[in-house]
Amino acid sequence: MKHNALTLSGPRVTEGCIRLPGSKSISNRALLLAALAEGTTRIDNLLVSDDTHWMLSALKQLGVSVQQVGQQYHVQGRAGFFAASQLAQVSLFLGNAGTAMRPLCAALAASSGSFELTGEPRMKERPIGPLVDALRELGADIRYLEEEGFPPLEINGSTLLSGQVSIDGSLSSQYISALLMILPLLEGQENTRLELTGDLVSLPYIDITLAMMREFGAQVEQLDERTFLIPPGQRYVSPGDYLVESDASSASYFLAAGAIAGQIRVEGVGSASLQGDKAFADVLARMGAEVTIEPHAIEVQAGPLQGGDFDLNAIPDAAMTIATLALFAQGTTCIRNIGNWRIKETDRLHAMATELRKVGAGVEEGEDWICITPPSSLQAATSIQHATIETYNDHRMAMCFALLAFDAAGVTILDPQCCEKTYPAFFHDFNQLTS
Ligand SMILES: O=C(O)C1=C[C@@H](OP(=O)(O)O)[C@@H](O)[C@H](O)C1
Ligand SMILES: C=C(OP(=O)(O)O)C(=O)O
Repeated sequence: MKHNALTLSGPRVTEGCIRLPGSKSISNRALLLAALAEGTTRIDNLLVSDDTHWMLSALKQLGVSVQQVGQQYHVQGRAGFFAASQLAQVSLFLGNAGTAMRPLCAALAASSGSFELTGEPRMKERPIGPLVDALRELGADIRYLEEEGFPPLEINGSTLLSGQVSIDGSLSSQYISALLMILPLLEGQENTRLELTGDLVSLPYIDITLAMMREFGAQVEQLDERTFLIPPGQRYVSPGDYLVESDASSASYFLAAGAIAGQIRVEGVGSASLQGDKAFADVLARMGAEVTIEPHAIEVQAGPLQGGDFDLNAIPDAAMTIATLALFAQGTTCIRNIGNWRIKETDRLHAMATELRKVGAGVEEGEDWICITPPSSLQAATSIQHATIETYNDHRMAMCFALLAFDAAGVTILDPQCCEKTYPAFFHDFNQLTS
């Protein structure tokens, strides 16, 4: 456990404009699709962070040529799945990047060669069984090396054939995205018919996947929310230049800052964005902030904030920012339908409840919900207390607790560099925009 700490003094105000780094979700999808595609893709605004580092280094180990040319990353596509030497196993370390582990598991199951996929200790506690089960339905040879249902995995790549396949989407949408991305490249005579089972979660991320598959030239038909039809024998084709949108989850910290204490404009994400987390701005508006949404920018101005009751299943990452924003709203804020917070970087429901209590908030926590009441709404004239916040190696815990800099108490954040998972310059940018 690292013990560096960063103290943010308060109270602060914020004013300004920021163009955020690239979306993690789009960056890792763009890298993989570019690697599988015919032709060279020149990617602009690729996120440079731990999660994209693990995808990039894995692709390079798999023989993909990626060159940095100025601000762009040039990925030379393979026009199909990967082909590793049959002589030696390729061992890939993927940190704690769900968006590297799940898609690479699927792509390598259909490639040739033998692979081991592993990661940080927490990655070994994050389930992958539903994806492995679906890939096995298609004929994949995948073995659990430690605990059944979890990484590390041994994958012996083989030709997977198109056909009928179903997948449980009740724990993570990433399994579905991972599977979808390989289906157009399968060989076979019949269309693949993919059925989603279970109570689906994080649905907007599946829309990102579908949109990007189409941007790379694939044909995929969605018959209804749970059924997809994908013709086999397709190729991804590089779109040439690919611009990664700014990260809408990263935007949530700055938009929330504007809602509490000033005025903020974020550029590179807006109503035209592929990312479901743009809907965070709608939650701010419902809580009382003044929000203007343009196709490629969002502006927020502070207003008196009111708590509320929100189902945030569609935006699980940005939902964490609502939990700390609740400290600045009148009354109680409940966030519901977020059960899969428990299987992300840490058990986020438990971590959030524990740390919010340290500043004096009233917190109730259920299996898939959390309700937060700020100290002043619990008892008049009671204020937020300064606390030292444990971040549990979870970048979003570090970033969303930065909002306490808008209270006179300020905050001390342990291990702030865990934000490198998706936003290495976060505290630098936060300090630039606040005073
Ligand atoms: O597909 C993606 O890029 C992601 C999907 C979401 O995960 P779940 O589907 O597991 O909720 C999200 O939390 C994660 O940060 C990125
Ligand atoms: C859940 C997250 O990451 P991952 O892609 O590793 O699932 C996240 O970034 O909040």
